Amino acid sequence: MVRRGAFELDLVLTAGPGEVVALLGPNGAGKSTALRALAGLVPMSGGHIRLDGADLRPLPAERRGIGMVFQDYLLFPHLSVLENVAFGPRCRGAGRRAARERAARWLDRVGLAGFASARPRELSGGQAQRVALARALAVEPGLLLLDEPLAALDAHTRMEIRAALRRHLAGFEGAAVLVTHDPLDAMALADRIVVIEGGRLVQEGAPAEVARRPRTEYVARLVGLNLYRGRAEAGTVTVGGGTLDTVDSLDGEVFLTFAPSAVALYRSRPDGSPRNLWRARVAAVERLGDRARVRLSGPPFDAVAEVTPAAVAELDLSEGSLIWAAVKATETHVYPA
Ligand SMILES: Nc1ncnc2c1ncn2[C@@H]1O[C@H](COP(=O)(O)OP(=O)(O)OP(=O)(O)O)[C@@H](O)[C@H]1O
Repeated sequence: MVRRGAFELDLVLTAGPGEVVALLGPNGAGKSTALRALAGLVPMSGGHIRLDGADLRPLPAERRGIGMVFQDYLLFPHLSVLENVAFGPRCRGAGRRAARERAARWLDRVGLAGFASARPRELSGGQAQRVALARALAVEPGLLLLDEPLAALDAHTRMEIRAALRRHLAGFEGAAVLVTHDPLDAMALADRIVVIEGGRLVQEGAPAEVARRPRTEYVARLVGLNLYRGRAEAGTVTVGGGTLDTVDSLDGEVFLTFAPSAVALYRSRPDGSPRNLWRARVAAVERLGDRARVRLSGPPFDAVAEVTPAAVAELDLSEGSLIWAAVKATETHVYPA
């Protein structure tokens, strides 16, 4: 439990040896606060933190045996790359030579053996982040904390460092907690995803499970699905002011999802089809690469459709148009709420 002004974070988080847990959540959800509490950088108002059976809460940050990687690297500008990496082992009592040897090994592992005597300002963003990773791992921490480690990198470097990070995390025997905004980073790097909103855990599971079965609006948007909560009875789910037919036989409170690409749009009512069909108003049309996203507003419910730009032109879609939307029952997916 952590309090920061009016904000309260109340979270139970576990990570096993070798496990990578991603904390995912919207702005202000409390992700960084959770990481900082683990690191000992913000005080907790209750609860405990245990690492390998030891209680960390009374320990100051530098004695917790934790490695940290931040978005902005935070390398010491006046030290060489090698000295940056050797800093941790030195602080933990290693002799100068042993610390430098260990640092050199880590630099080699992250592919930067040739940069030992460079200063941080001479490095690219991707290289700086590799040094930051080497510095965090050189202390052989029981717990590795990564706060948006890829956020400051351009798209290409981001991909490259994501792959490198994935390799190093796979070989890391301690527990790792990664904070990210980016579902792709979470999916690519984590064994388990913990979603927090408003300081509370709202969903937890393997990446594929979270992507397939979102349980909040935020997660559904992140993974690009339309999500509804409603009551199912004999294959029909009542959501908002309408109903949707499904092929599932679940009864009771359920979540129902379908992909935006599963929504077909028509100018006039298509006849004779067994699909879910409703009248919708176009709230917005956005171009998204080679597709167009069409936001539909209810009643009976809101939805997002994804169609080709050609379809937008043919249907003459614009804000305020009234159209018909259809989704096949077989394109819906239902699971218990
Ligand atoms: N130093 C502080 N003093 C008071 N409140 C704070 C402080 N730092 C953060 N908060 C509040 O704590 C809440 C959680 O912030 P936190 O930075 O942990 O969220 P986050 O999920 O990491 O968000 P983001 O994705 O924007 O980084 C926010 O409401 C924020 O306003």
